[in-house]
Amino acid sequence: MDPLTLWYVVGGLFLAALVIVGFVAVNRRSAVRRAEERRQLQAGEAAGGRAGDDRGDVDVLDRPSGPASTGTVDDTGTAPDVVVPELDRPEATDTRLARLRRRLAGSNNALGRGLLLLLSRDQIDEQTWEDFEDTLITADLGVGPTTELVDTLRTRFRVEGVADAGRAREILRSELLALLDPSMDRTIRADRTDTPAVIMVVGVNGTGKTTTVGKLARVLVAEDKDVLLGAADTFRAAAAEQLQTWGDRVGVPTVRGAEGSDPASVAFEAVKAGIEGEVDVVLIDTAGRLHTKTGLMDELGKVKRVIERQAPVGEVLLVLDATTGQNGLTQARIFREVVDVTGIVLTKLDGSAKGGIVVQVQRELGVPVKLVGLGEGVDDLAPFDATVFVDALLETA
Ligand SMILES: Nc1nc2c(ncn2[C@@H]2O[C@H](COP(=O)(O)OP(=O)(O)OP(=O)(O)O)[C@@H](O)[C@H]2O)c(=O)[nH]1
Repeated sequence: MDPLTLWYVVGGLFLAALVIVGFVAVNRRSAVRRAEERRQLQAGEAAGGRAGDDRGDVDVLDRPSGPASTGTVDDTGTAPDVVVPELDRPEATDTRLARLRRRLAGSNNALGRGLLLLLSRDQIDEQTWEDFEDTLITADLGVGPTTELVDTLRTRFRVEGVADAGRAREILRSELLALLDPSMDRTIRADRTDTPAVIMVVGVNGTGKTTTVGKLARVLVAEDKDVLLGAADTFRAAAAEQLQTWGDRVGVPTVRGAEGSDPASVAFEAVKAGIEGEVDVVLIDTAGRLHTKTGLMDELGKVKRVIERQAPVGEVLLVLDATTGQNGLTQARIFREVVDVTGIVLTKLDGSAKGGIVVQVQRELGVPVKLVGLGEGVDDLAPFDATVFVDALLETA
């Protein structure tokens, strides 16, 4: 090789070595920087989680407590394994509603069967009307609304000379809709004003309050709202834990108190944290209580009064288990007296043949059913829509 070529080769190799060394150095620096950023973020989260330490027995968790991370930067500059909590993405409103509509239609409930009975007969005789009445009562429509519906239908069928199933279906649809009163305002008051919107969730034991708060938080997060949870169920040991888990999954903080602590104080702290954090909505879960226990009902009134020292409670949602039928109605009357219920959440409608309770509750209390629980899945909560409900029943029929 002549000396000139040799110089070219050596020079080329030297340049290539320079490029490789530069590339490695830049990569190494950015790995260190990324690891440092992650370390600072984790330190911030840990500090946030301790923010409530000086608030007596109330713990304010500014950040969800996802899996702990142990990452530090090692001396090679390599980023350590960092476990970053992965947040759920709540189901979008339109797909959730379409899915739940199908579930409502698919549930083989007694009301649907009753309608089928009426629509499938060529000749509607006395026995048909009696069977129809029985199925409506079994579906918890209540004696009053059942008699009213049957009387109206009988008259209209006779006067209008209904001869085909299609027309019968139309009349049924309009009368069922009238029973459900589609004009009722069913919006959930979740819009922030000067203070966060405050929603309290109440009801007897095991109706699905905590689950509903968790599901509702997901609905609100899907609507881009900033949400904070208050675990004012200090009676059941696992309730606060359960609620916090719901919150953690969608990055929503939870304010909780020690077991057995004053629920009003936890609710107060939650709303205070919501005001300070300028969130949109504070959702307060309360302990299940029998409507017959006066002391516990008084306590619920106190929780609401204490919250209202800081912000109005715009919504009090009473959770009723659809499978408990008439008993739900008795509960509803008493809860309404104590806390001025603004909306009903009817849970477990998926496994229930008692959809008729919707009519009774609304009629007796003048309070709209606003939400329905249609399963144990995390996104199985839907706004109640009278038209969708009736169409789902008629689809089964
Ligand atoms: N199938 C079905 N199950 C539900 C629904 N909503 C709640 N549940 C179930 O009902 C059970 C009780 O729910 P919780 O949310 O713990 O009830 P709670 O009212 O908070 O209970 P307490 O705090 O003891 O009063 C749980 O197993 C829930 O999964 C629903 O819409 N459908």
